[in-house]
Amino acid sequence: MPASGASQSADVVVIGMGVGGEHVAGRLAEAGLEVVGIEAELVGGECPYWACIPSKMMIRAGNLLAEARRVPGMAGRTEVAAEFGPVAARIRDEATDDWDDRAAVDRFTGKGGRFVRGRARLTSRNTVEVDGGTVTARRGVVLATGSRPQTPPVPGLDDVPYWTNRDAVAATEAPASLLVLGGGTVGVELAQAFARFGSAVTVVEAGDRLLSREEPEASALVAEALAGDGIAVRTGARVTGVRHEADAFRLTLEGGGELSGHRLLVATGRRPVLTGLGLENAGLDPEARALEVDGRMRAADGIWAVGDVTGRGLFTHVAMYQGELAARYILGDPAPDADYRALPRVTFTDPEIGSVGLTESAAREHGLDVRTGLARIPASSRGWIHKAGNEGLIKLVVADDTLVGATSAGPMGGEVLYGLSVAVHAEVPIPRLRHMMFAYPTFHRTVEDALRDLKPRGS
Ligand SMILES: Cc1cc2nc3c(=O)[nH]c(=O)nc-3n(C[C@H](O)[C@H](O)[C@H](O)COP(=O)(O)OP(=O)(O)OC[C@H]3O[C@@H](n4cnc5c(N)ncnc54)[C@H](O)[C@@H]3O)c2cc1C
Ligand SMILES: NC(=O)c1ccc[n+]([C@@H]2O[C@H](COP(=O)([O-])OP(=O)(O)OC[C@H]3O[C@@H](n4cnc5c(N)ncnc54)[C@H](O)[C@@H]3O)[C@@H](O)[C@H]2O)c1
Repeated sequence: MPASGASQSADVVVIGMGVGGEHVAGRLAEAGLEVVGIEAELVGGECPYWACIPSKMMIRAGNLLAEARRVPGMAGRTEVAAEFGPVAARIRDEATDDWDDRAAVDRFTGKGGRFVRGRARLTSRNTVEVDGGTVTARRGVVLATGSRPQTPPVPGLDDVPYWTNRDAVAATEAPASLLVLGGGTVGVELAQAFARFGSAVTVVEAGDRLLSREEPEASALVAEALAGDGIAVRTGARVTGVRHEADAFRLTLEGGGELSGHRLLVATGRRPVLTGLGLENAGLDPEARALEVDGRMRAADGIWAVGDVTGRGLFTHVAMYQGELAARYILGDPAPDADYRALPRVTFTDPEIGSVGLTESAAREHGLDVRTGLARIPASSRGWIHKAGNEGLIKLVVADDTLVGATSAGPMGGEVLYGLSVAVHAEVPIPRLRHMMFAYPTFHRTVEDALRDLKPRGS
């Protein structure tokens, strides 16, 4: 690595080495290009250190406790004594290496990449300033700066030591009580995980339901599941003020009433990171909500963007998919344009909420002539056998006799989603799906019941 202040050049400069940037940079370096990868914090970004992986470790542990609590009445007796220590240790030692990215940096440099730690900024379309030096990009620059938590303008919030996802996954113990502001993906996943370790959790959601981007039937299922874990859910709740006193957070609600908790997790959405990047020096709009890209991930001539910064989905699999496409275009290896029709999403609550493509209401907003079919997991043979913890459903959204969207909620709902994702992606006609065999007795066999429930055309 050149010394601070030095000038250097490379084929490609990647700004932001989260999952998206790391993927492009690694692929290009492996292909023999000279690549400079620049990261202000940790190579790997949010997902391995503060998001997907540690949160899923907490969820896995919480689900083990929930399964153990389901033993009575099904298989004998259990005594469950939840301990958060092993989860915190696993996150520190196995997931994050105590928030040390040496292995990730070595992985990149091992592929031939040059790594610079620092906060980069474009000074023109092909020059990047970092750590007092300049890097000139011969082929192009990839922007992969991710997203950061978006906090709502609630009076007092800026003055209190609230948690974001970063503090939540780095916790060494489950708080006695936890207020969660926001009932989206982050809110419901972490609320359930902490509740299973004994925290008294309240979720405060401004909208009229949890997981508002999912089907209403899925929102209802999650609300019931959280209630089953003893979580208080307040939907349609507006917080008008926050205070922190005597080691407790207090939220004032519109219309009266107050909620208090030892910790406050703010999970009210994320925003692409565009400020301070010098976008104006490259002819791009620094005030935009997200970086607009074409199907080949180009934001401008010689500038590509991938991951959360593009505002498309905010998922690791989207960042990697876009990263792969950007790498192929940069390498001159033709690939189809990005296709988001079959974008899959999984909220890792218990039951898991998997979904792909359009929801019923989104399909109607697109002007499609929509038919739906719905079947419940407990009514299926496998659901009935499974018994405790069998809540779930399959919902199909069909237009023009093709599946355009689906929800698979239930035990392993995210895994069951796979077949439905293939059907949306490959535009499998409904008569062909109906002619398929579904193994007995599986959870995915409920897809057949949902196909049977599809309303006839024009009804
Ligand atoms: C709690 C939580 C759980 C999640 N769970 C899942 C999940 O289960 N599955 C899933 O698919 N997604 C999940 N996500 C979303 C996932 O984490 C993101 O979609 C993913 O991390 C996006 O990757 P990225 O590379 O675009 O951005 P990031 O991971 O945010 O990486 C961007 C990087 O750019 C760096 N950077 C920014 N500006 C500069 C600069 N000027 N110079 C140098 N470096 C810079 C940052 O330091 C950062 O490391 C979760 C998110 C959260 C918050
Ligand atoms: N399993 C996964 O794949 C996974 C897990 C976590 C996060 N993510 C990604 O991270 C993104 C961000 O997650 P998130 O949960 O922070 O955002 P989100 O957009 O999913 O949900 C935010 C919620 O906060 C609510 N809200 C906003 N302002 C509020 C206020 N003042 N008071 C009360 N509620 C308020 C919104 O109505 C919304 O329901 C997700 O969109 C997702 O793409 C993915």
